[in-house]
Amino acid sequence: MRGIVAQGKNGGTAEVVPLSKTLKRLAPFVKPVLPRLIGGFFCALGAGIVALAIPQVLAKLVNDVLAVDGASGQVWFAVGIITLLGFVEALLIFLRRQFVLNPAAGVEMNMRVGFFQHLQRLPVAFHERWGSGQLLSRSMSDLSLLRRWIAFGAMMLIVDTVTVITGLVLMFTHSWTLGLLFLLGSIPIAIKAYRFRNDFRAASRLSQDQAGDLATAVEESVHGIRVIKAFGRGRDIYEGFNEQAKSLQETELSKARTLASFLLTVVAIPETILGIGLIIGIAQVAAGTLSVGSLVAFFAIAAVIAIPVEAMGMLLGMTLSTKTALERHFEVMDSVNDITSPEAPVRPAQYTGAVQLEHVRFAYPDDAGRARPILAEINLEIRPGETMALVGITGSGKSTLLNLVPRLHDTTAGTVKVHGVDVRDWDLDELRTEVAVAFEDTTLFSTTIRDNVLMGAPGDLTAEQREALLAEALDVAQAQFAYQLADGVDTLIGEEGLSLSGGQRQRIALARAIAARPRVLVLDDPLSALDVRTEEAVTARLRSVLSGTTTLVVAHRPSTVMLADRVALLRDGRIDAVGSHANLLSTNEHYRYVIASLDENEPEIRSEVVR
Ligand SMILES: Nc1ncnc2c1ncn2[C@@H]1O[C@H](COP(=O)(O)OP(=O)(O)OP(=O)(O)O)[C@@H](O)[C@H]1O
Repeated sequence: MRGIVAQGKNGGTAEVVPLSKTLKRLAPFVKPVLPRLIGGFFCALGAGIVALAIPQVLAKLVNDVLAVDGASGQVWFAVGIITLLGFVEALLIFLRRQFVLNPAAGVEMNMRVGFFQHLQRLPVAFHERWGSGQLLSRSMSDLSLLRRWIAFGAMMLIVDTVTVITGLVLMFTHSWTLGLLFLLGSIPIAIKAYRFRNDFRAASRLSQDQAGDLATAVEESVHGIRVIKAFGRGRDIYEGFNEQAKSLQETELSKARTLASFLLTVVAIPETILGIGLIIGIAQVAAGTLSVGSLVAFFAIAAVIAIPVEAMGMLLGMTLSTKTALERHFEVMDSVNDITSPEAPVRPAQYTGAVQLEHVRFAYPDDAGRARPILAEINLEIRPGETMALVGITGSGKSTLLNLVPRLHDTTAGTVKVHGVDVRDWDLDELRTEVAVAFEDTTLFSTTIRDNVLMGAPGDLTAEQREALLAEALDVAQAQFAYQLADGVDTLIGEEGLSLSGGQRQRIALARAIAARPRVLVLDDPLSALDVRTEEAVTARLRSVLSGTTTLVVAHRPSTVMLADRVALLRDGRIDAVGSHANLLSTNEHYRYVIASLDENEPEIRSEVVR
């Protein structure tokens, strides 16, 4: 789903933002390194000016030295000056690099870290909408493009423009007719540049978005490699990817064609004018209205400014791509985090462990077409220290309800309270320390088992206490297998824990929730991948550990229901009934139906249930 949504973003933003406005947003990042960038700019400008000075010396050499008597001393003097100027130009280019490299890399790093921090802060709802590849490409390739532009593109664009204008002025000082000819030649180039800007901007946005979608496709296919292989969907996935890659290739080719057509103009027009200028210049020299030195200088200047003129297409293209990259960056940075701590967080008078849901209504943002919200009117109280199982048919909204407790989503209406305080009044970090979660779809990180388990452990523990907590959590979750791994609990588990079995991953995730020592534990069917025997062992240990913890557990198996003191039945967006398992079995037909359909693979438990 995420990939598909991301593809919808391919069209880019409808609004065309002026370059100046986009660049203005870069100012706070660039400001601290501005002095060095200015230093780099002056070095680049100096190099351009020195390059233009060489033709002036050449003119002097031809007119005053060679044309008179060719005194060898003066010739060597002029050659020495030209060599020196060449050396100074090279030195200035070297200094420019020294000045700008660090600041540009610093801006890139700061923006990347800020981007990452912002992603961490954004609510779950944001991440459900955005393709991971889109975020990956925005944080990696877009920002490295920005670095190259700051270090080279932006600077050279200004320097080259100044060089070209200065070159044109110098051309006028040597011959105003030839200068005028060049100026006239720049008119079609300017028109072409205007068209190029529009075409390239659109293509650039499209290609960067398509690259993001492609990254999402790679990420999804790598992530889902087991499913793809198991279902033999490799060919379909390959074909889909091939299509996407082809679309990107076409966009890149169209971008390259737009650039090539612009380059053709910026190279062909000056070259043609140079040819015409040569004929006019020779005629003027023959007529005695132009000196040979000026003609030589004119063409030497033309040769010098030909390089920046040719580079202009590439630099403009780079600038437009960077503008797109910045727009893409700020699209994410502008996404508002609507789940934040209040300015004056409320602390509960007593950490009772009570959890209440009062008149809770919830609908996902893209749920407009639904006849009724997923959660229409939820009223539920989980008493301090109680274990409550949440039961309902598939898709009835159990996981959705669970997510409201640690405020992964906010209710559309109504209130969720933890220890008697509305979750929206809590300091978010504190709330999430109070409420630990284990999901059915476990996410582990590519680090050691120890770090995964102790991720949410209280921060003020001594090393021994941490070890004891780790051992206890692994014991309760029946995850002692960790000690048998190559490096025990220090074994690095592969990306997303893929080197472990599903059941092993679930047990580590459960151990992580237990090690957080929460007062409220929210478990989304945390035992689904365990065999019945292991589940029994975990259940028995959980009973003792959970005795002081308020627990809300989604149950997909009758055996998980057995854990609970009371069971809440979710039906049609409401809590249909609350009671003990036995009570609901005897009084509620829908409950019997749900329990009977929960797990076809548990004949013993089911027979017990049906009895
Ligand atoms: N991020 C989301 N955006 C939009 N709709 C969603 C989202 N997540 C879930 N839904 C929809 O909300 C409904 C309830 O989903 P939920 O996962 O809460 O059900 P559940 O009772 O936990 O299901 P199951 O027992 O299969 O795990 C489903 O119709 C689902 O399609």
